[in-house]
Amino acid sequence: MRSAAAAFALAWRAGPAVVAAYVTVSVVAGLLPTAAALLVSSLLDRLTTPGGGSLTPVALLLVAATLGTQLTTPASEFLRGESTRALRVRVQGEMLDGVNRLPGMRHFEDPAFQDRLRLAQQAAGNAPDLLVGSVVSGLQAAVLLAGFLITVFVINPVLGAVTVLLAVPALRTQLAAGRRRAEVLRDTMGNSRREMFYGSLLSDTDTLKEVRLFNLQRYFTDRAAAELRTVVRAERGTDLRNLRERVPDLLLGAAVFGAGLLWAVRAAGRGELTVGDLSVFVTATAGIQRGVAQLASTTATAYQAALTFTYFRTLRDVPPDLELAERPRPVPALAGRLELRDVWFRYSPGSPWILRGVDLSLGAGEVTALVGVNGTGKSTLVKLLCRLYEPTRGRILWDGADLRDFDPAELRERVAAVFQDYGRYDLTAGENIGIGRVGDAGREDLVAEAAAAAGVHPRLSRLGQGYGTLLSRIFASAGAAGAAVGELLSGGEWQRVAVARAFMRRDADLMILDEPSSGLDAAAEQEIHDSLRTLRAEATVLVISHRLSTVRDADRIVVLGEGRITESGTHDELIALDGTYARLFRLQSAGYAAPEGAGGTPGDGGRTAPERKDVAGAEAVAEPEGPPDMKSGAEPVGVPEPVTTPEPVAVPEPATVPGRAEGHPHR
Ligand SMILES: Nc1ncnc2c1ncn2[C@@H]1O[C@H](COP(=O)(O)OP(=O)(O)OP(=O)(O)O)[C@@H](O)[C@H]1O
Repeated sequence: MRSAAAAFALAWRAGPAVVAAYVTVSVVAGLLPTAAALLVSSLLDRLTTPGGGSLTPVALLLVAATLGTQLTTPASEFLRGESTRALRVRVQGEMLDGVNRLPGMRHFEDPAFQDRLRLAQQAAGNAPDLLVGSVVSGLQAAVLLAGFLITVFVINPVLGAVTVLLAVPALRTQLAAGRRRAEVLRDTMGNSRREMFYGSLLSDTDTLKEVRLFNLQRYFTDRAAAELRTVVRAERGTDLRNLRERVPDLLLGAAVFGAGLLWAVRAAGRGELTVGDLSVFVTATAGIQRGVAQLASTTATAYQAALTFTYFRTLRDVPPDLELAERPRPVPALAGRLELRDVWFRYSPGSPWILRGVDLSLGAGEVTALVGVNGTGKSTLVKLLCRLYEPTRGRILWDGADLRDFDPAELRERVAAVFQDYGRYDLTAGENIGIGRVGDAGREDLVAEAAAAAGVHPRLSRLGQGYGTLLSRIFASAGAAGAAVGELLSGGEWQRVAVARAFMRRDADLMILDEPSSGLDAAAEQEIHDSLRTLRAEATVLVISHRLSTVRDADRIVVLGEGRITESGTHDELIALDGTYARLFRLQSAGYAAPEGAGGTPGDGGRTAPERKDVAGAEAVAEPEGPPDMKSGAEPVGVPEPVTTPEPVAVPEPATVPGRAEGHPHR
């Protein structure tokens, strides 16, 4: 009921005039059949009764009622379409606002939330329209029923009462059917999502190469089919049950209709009913049957739509995934330090700790390099710095102010980042860069400057339509000659575009480059680092890299291991310390010294051929004792393993941070 009211309120806000007209036309359409039946009855009585009165006015009224019935149907269809269109625009806006309202990432990486989101999206697509449409049709059916019931009551109160009583179980059956259909939708949402996922793998350009190479077409097709079969089985079971439960109602209704008809014919034979009464009675009892069926089915649809609509409504009730300050402080330019104090983090209660008491201080204007083997939590730490997640415990201080006291969007305005899994947008080359600072997205000079700093300007200028070229094979934009336009970049070129996007924020206080080198050759990487310093010398920079040549010149190198900072210092200091960093460094030196044709070096174990060439070729020339690739070289020779995931009980508990109600690790 609340959902129906909410859907109506939504429809009303979307287009009050249309909804009012739709309801009015539907009510009139509901009244017209009764009016027509009564007019036919009156006409018959006048015809069969001597001196029964003038026929023409009644006939004219009957013509008007018939015309009205014919006109209300298309009018009501058009108005329903209009209200649907108005609703669609409104609901889409509310849906996207509901998603954008969540400032972090936690909900979006939770599969249960994803199921809910899909249900909400599905509900947003059709539930409000279904709900409004079925409620209005229900209203029309109720008006029609009321008219016919009154008529039958007048002629035979007993039959009228029996008909009403029979309508009750029929409605109940249909309500149960609607509820079951909504439940099936909810229970099979996971299967539907997986079905779509397996299906998309067969055509997604990111996966297509491997799907073809490994002959995975049948494998994924079978999986998609299995998921769909589960959904279909559940739907069929529900529909069969609904059908079984409906049959007795239908039989009972038909029996009452037959009995009523027999009684009416006999009563007319005895002269107790006029021919007009008989005609209106037959029309009314048949109309009641139709009306009950229509009311029951619209009620079922409305109920089902109302249940799915709750998913859309509850999306707005999802609590924000970040602790939002009531009165956020303005974010000042970073003048002193960005500090992590005893930061603990895990992705969800009960899952392993990723960070276990990280203390780290990034001095304003300094370049800090963060290194560590796979899975130690480097990218996770970046997410915390961008406030995409909140530390489970501990604090991150921006010149002494807790990040939680800031508005996340305002904080992010001061941060530029290239993520490891940066986005490749099916937009133009210019937009792909410009959206780094969306307000300046149309400034061609700034876009070209950022592209030049990232070393991709010459390449983008050479594209068919320069910066206006669509970087997509999924979407095609019609060119001047009507031809589809769309070009693709190489992996390294895409990476430069991502760096250029970050460079659009040339005034950012914090620049984060998470593995900026993975797709770049060594010279390009050096170029980007030089550009970064030229572009914004005073920025605080955090670089994460497995290619240690990138970090050698950093003001400070920090090693993350086992969820904590295990070493910190300059390159020379860490070499002198002779710890993990020094070991890795020596390891790579040995790797570079390995004889050619030895089937790879300890330092290039996991690299693809072109990358191996970069490291072993270009870097080796530039830097004879070239540093190792921590990603690949570290693991085979006793370098700390990626963060293991001990049972929660084995994890030392973090100290309580006074004054903060953070999620408790036990929870
Ligand atoms: N969204 C997530 N939900 C749950 N666990 C996650 C999520 N993202 C990362 N993890 C886990 O957190 C751990 C640290 O991941 P993270 O990406 O931070 O490591 P990393 O040090 O950046 O690794 P790499 O060097 O491979 O990039 C991994 O074990 C990973 O499985």
